[in-house]
Amino acid sequence: MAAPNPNPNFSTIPLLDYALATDPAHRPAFLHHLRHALINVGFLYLAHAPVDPAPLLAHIPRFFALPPEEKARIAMRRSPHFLGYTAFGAERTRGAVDRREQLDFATPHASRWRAGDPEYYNLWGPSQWPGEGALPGFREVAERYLAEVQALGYAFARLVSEALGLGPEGLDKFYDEPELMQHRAKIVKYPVVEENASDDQGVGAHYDAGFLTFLLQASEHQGLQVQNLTGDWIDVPPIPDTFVINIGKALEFVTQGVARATSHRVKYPRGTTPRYSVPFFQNIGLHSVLPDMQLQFPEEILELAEVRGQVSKTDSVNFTEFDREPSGQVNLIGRVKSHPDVGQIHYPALFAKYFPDGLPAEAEAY
Ligand SMILES: O=C(O)CCC(=O)C(=O)O
Ligand SMILES: [Fe+2]
Repeated sequence: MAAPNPNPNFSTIPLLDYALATDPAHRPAFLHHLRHALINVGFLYLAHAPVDPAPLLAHIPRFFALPPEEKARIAMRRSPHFLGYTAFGAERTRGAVDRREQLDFATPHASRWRAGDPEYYNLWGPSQWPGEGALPGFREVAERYLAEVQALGYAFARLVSEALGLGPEGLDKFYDEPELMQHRAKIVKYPVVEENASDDQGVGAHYDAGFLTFLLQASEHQGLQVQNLTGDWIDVPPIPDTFVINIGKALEFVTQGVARATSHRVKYPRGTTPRYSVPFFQNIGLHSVLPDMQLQFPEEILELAEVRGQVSKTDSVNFTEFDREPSGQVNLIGRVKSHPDVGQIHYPALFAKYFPDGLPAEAEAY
């Protein structure tokens, strides 16, 4: 592993080896590199994670090749939980249509909401799956993948906590009991566009909402980019057998910016084959009200954040409500903004608040 760059701005993304974290002789060096990645970059590659993505990788093209009517049967519009299939062009980020097709799924749960509960309890509920006859084994493979990344997520959060000088359990208070947690993942297809297409937004510049995102770049395409400390866009090319891990807005908020949420986007793939990816979004407890849960850091960590300094303005503006709303509500607002057609059906009051002029013909979110 290369030594951390003494200059905190970055032009490449650090690569960490998970095998070192579990080896007592190398663990301090691993934590040292992790600290640098968390404070100065907000993104990292992780090699040798204990997750086998191969079965899921094999199913991804098969899912997207299903007949449109099979995918429409499990449309996200049918789900108050924002789980299910989103057709090409139906999602929005920062006022522009995202040119991708996707299936959102989550930790298996029954619907949680009961009369009188906060509306965001409704984020919990069953995922929608294609018929077993249409795509044998897919549900099992996707759920196993989710469970494996979920376990990695909890283990990795403890390393993050230790790297930030909080001890391994410093972030535990943000998670409810495992059976009261919901994490989300999706499989995404960015189809091929014509060489001369005018618009190249796969997904517009944004932050992720939760604590940590574990992204599997599931094809060989370059497309993901992150914004560095001076606001320049840096490529994050796929590296085989790695995850890309990034910090979400909730973790940035509770660390008062010591750990960075990094603005990122996906440029549309050129070429002859689609780009595939699988982001997994690790959430925190739905009730967490973050201003009441700020973390206190040792002096040496605060000094590192000071050396890094303030990050220049980025192109991303989403998830600004953590200063006043419980985490579940922040997530719900984000979902309504990026899937207004689903919000209009299931959350008419929130939809009216964020889309006072009705459903945007071509984008109005973020
Ligand atoms: O597809 C990717 O590589 C990243 C997608 C992403 O950033 C997201 O869905 O939040
Ligand atoms: Fe993202």
